[in-house]
Amino acid sequence: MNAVSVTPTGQPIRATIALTSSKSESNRALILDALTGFRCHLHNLSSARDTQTMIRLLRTDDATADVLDAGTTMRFLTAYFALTGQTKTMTGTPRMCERPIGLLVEALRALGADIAYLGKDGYPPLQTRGFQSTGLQELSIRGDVSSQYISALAMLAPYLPTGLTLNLTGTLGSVPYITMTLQQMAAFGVRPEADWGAQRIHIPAGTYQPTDYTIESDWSGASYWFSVVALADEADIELLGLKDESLQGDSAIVGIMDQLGVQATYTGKGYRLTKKAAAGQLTVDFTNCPDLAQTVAVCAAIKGIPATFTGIESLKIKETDRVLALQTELRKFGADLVEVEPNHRYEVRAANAPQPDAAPVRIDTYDDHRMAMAFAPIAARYPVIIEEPGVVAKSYPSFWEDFSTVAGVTAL
Ligand SMILES: O=C(O)C1=C[C@@H](OP(=O)(O)O)[C@@H](O)[C@H](O)C1
Ligand SMILES: C=C(OP(=O)(O)O)C(=O)O
Repeated sequence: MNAVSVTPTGQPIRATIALTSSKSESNRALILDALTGFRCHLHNLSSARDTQTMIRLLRTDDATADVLDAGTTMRFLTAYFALTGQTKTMTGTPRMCERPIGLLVEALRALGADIAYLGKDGYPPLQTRGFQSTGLQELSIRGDVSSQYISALAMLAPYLPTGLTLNLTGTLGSVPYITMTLQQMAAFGVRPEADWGAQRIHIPAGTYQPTDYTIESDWSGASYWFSVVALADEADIELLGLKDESLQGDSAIVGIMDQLGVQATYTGKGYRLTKKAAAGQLTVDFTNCPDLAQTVAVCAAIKGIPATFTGIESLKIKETDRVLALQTELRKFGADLVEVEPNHRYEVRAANAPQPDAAPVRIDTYDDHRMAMAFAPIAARYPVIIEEPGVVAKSYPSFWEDFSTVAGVTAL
């Protein structure tokens, strides 16, 4: 499928969506399970390609692990293979080979891992070639590039001879993903101690216990449904499988979308989304929920609500340069994401209303699932065409099937 046309149905939107589960929680649970010798019972693992890839790569003896475009799979498996002394070539898509991994490799080498870069230093592809502990007990690592390096080290740390103390430097980003890691480790029987004021995490030596563990629905995937409700004239959507107390930082979408006109009510089975009055403007710091930025940027621009964003620096090293991709695609609507303070503060400028006889805007997706899913909710108001819609498989393979319950979805 090269593109899909998504169009409003002209009817009030009513839907019940069974979301897939979180690929972040799934990929952590899979590493923890692997460290028990695959003795856990994991329930509701994500259908996301990133998770299915992790499952496959943990189970195969192949010498090469191709993670495709999955960041957590690359970072978590590199630490896993390196510190369990396995020889593996780690590679991925051309974009994955542009996403930095040097800070993690440096830390793993300091602990005793033998790792060779096979291309450019600091980036995949690389090869893990064995492990001999250096006995290092404490390590400093920057916390302002990707939290995935810290999660990867933390999950493996109990298996080091004396555990590990991590000193995190710089302004921390994506912290809820680190606390998710620590909470899941605790659920599997190893209790890390975090002192967030001192930016220090101590992980004792220990072993994970065979555990029965159920993964929650995905809040990042939920965000697109909030945007549908914010943009629709009339909508009532129930999202199944979300918890009121989540491990996922992207549950912050509830508070953000409250200002964009979405009332979210916990039902015991998930969340019911209905419409309420929106605020006149919006200010959001995405440092702890970077994956929500595209959803919120598109929604605010199309609703014509001026917004100020901070904390989106890490978007430049994700599936694509998401800042640039957003700017390019928002401009097609007369909207923009303007950098008003270099690399720090951005303003979302509102879209123009489309001319009645204008052809639908074509959205390029840049091999980025979140570009496709962030722009699709515009179809609650007017038609758009999404190029390469298959990109959604990375985190939410049934997205278009689910979306066809709220909009017309036609393959072009
Ligand atoms: O640990 C995780 O599961 C993730 C951490 C975040 O990445 P960064 O820590 O690189 O911001 C997030 O963007 C990504 O989708 C998933
Ligand atoms: C950034 C993302 O994933 P990853 O870094 O795991 O590839 C994402 O899912 O938006």
